[in-house]
Amino acid sequence: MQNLLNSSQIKDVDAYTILHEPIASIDLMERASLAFVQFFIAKFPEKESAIWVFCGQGNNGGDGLAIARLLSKIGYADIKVFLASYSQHTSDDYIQNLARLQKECPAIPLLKDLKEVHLSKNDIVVDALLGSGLNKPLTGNYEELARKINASSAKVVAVDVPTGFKSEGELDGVYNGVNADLVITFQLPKINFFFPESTEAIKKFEVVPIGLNETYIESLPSHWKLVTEEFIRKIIKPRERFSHKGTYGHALIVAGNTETMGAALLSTSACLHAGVGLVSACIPQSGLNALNVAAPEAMYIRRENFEAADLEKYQAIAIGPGLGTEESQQQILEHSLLQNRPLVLDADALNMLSHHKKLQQKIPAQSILTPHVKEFDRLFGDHHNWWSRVEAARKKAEELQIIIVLKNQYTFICLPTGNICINPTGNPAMAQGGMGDVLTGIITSFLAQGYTSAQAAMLGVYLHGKAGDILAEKREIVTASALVKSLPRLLKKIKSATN
Ligand SMILES: NC(=O)C1=CN([C@@H]2O[C@H](COP(=O)(O)OP(=O)(O)OC[C@H]3O[C@@H](n4cnc5c(N)ncnc54)[C@H](OP(=O)(O)O)[C@@H]3O)[C@@H](O)[C@H]2O)[C@@H](O)CC1
Ligand SMILES: Nc1ncnc2c1ncn2[C@@H]1O[C@H](COP(=O)(O)OP(=O)(O)O)[C@@H](O)[C@H]1O
Repeated sequence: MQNLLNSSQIKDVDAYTILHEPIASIDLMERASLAFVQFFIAKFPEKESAIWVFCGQGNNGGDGLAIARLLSKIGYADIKVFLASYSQHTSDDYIQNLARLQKECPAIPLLKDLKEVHLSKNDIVVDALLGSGLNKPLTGNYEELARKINASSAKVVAVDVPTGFKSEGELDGVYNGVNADLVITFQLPKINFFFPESTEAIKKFEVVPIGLNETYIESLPSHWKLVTEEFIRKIIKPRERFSHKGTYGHALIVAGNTETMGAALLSTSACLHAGVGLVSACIPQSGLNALNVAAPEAMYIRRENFEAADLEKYQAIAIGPGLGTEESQQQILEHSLLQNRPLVLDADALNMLSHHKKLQQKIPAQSILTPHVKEFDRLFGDHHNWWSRVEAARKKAEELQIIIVLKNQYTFICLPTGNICINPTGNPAMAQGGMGDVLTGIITSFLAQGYTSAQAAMLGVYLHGKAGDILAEKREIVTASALVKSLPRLLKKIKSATN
């Protein structure tokens, strides 16, 4: 897991690194600019392209000036620098880099008048106007510049953060900053890169390390964490010699209805493919034939017999996918809530909890709730932006001592400790019905296998997205069924990398 920091903490890490490495601030800027350039040249190897570097007067602008110089030295032949000199303040490193650029690359034109800027289709804009130092909304000249850049069809590559984009905090109202095709960001992704409201500002981002002090980064207080593959690798347990199906737990999936039996089949199948020892599907009898065809490994409990079942023998119970919200399903939910053991609650289980809010207090501690945005707002109230929604999820997870898996392109896993773990895997090829049912099956599988609730949620969400990413390399659409089938191979790949 990696700590994610806000802008002022990043400044602090900057200062710490400068003091303790030690490294001069100008050399750290050089290192950052070099890291940017290395990624840039791999992406845009064409040295004849016209490159317009837009520089503000702070350190983001300083980076821009260093980048212009470094690109020029590598052989990029058509570089123009636009100096946005709109403020009284200039950073020391900006001044030094400006002098260096003028001395070492006198041929690069330094433009100050917007009338001299003519952006065309094949040009590349390097946006180094404002970075993480943004401290007020974009207005005046900066806003005009952003408008001009956005109106062009040039490719826009932002340095660290697109100009005008807030790195953390609520993203409300109309965005008037630069729309970047690519953001090459330093050391850590900024928290707001993971929020859906960043779509307009950021098409894609890439993180490049610049050697900031990792130990110090990890020591700073932050409830924002990024789930990493290294972390997943560490917690995933190998299948031991002499182990047997009993070693990997027995899961119960209570799901499916006449018109939504597929949800139960997908969850059950996903649970098996993620490695559970045994799985039983509690479905209506009308689904039995389909169950036997789709997942012959699974056992069956007739839905009407749920309350008579001995729930003690299951290491994990999931309730909800395609279940329905009638009186009988509500009884199932209420009966399960009385068990006082963690449950995985999805889809209709969540819908029932939104209709009967008093039941929310009865959710057993360490239960895992997996709402998508609409389910979340139905449960806990409307939210006008994702920042406030995630904050609400964080508070609810703490208050009820549960895990809330708030699903999206980047899923937020809110833990009872108050931490928010952001999952970086997943992609739009996965946006299709049934995908959430699969996630529920995977998480339930890991819970049955003896992982803690937090681990099961993180493993499930990470692997679900990772499987989708691998499949999306070769196909435009990833179906839920295809994702399920790919899970055993993914587990093998990740486990093999451990040993
Ligand atoms: N550790 C790292 O990651 C490293 C980071 N580095 C780089 O440093 C960048 C951060 O630099 P930075 O702190 O100098 O701020 P930056 O974004 O250039 O802004 C400058 C000034 O602009 C102003 N201003 C703000 N908002 C405004 C607005 N809306 N409209 C008009 N003006 C506005 C405000 O000044 P004020 O108005 O308060 O006087 C602000 O101070 C970071 O993104 C990265 O590129 C690397 O060099 C090294 C390692
Ligand atoms: N654009 C996307 N990028 C990444 N993951 C996505 C995207 N769209 C959907 N998903 C994933 O697919 C799942 C959808 O869940 P849900 O809406 O409950 O599906 P369903 O109820 O149809 O099974 C979630 O895990 C979500 O993270």
